[in-house]
Amino acid sequence: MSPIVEFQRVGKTFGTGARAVTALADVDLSIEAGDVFAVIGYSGAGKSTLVRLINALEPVTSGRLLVDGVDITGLPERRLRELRRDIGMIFQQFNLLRSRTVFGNVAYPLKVAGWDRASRERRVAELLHFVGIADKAWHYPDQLSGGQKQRVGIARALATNPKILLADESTSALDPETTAEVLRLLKRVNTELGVTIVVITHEMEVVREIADRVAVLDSGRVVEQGTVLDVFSAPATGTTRRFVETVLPDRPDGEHLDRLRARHSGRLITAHLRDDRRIGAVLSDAVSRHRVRFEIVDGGLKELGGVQLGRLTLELLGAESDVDALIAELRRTTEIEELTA
Ligand SMILES: Nc1ncnc2c1ncn2[C@@H]1O[C@H](COP(=O)(O)OP(=O)(O)OP(=O)(O)O)[C@@H](O)[C@H]1O
Repeated sequence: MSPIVEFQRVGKTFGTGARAVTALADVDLSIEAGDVFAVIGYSGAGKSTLVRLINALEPVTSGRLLVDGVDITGLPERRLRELRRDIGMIFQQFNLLRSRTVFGNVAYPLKVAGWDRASRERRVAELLHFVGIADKAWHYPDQLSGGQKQRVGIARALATNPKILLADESTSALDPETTAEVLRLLKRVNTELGVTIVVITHEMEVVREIADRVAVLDSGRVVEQGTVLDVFSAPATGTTRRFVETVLPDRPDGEHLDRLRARHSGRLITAHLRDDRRIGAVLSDAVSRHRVRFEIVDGGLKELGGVQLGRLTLELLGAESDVDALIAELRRTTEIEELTA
């Protein structure tokens, strides 16, 4: 497999002198053809700048950027226009033309690319069928729900058969159920049409649902990249850890902890699980040897890139010294926190 997008020590600075803002610094990033690649980071981390470089809406300041094997740094505008034909883009606010119907919106890029009327009609019908809104062809954007608008955005982005689809916060304006539907559609775009997708997001759920690989951006730098499994099962930076935290059940505290205490008289511990493959066996084995009983009182597991991550809060019941010994044993394999009042 060869990378379809490759950043080599790319830097991007806006403005000059004292006003200069470094949006990206020393970015090395490799996106393989056929992947769903997520770029995750907090607001201002440089995510939008990164996608705008890929479709050459902004020039890089330093380094090299290869798209489909071509170094695009310094290419003339005419070549960049050709390149952009191979790259579709969808947006958080959909960016549809309000004065045109669904059909008109999807047909627009085909018109610009010089397709004749009959070919346009065939292609639009095919695309609307693929995204599941064939019955809305003659509606205007204002008559559609957010999810339907994004389907139109996806159909339009795919019109000219791009190799790459850039999705910049494409589900951030949608409710969770609609988000899930749009993500399922994007996954089909990837698997059925073979389009490489670059997803820019600040939402872990998006990464969890569709991404194969992920890069974590922090203040313009890529602080981690790799498979979703590798990056999220053993986060190496605080930024990545904070993202992982957002999909895990909270550790009980405050009133939540008070309520648990009122119901459970034993000692409470929270096990922070990085991979649950062993925890069940470790617990039952340890418990039987230490004459301690346990009850799961809170928490849960989430699948992330194929591993189970989560937090389980347990009530341990037994003699003080037995519970101490059990906790010490669990700590050898698992991060254990005792919840004290
Ligand atoms: N055209 C511009 N001119 C000046 N500064 C810019 C420009 N575009 C982006 N920046 C700056 O570059 C940095 C990265 O911005 P960018 O929009 O890429 O971040 P982001 O991660 O996409 O954030 P958000 O999630 O809020 O959109 C920010 O400090 C931003 O203010």
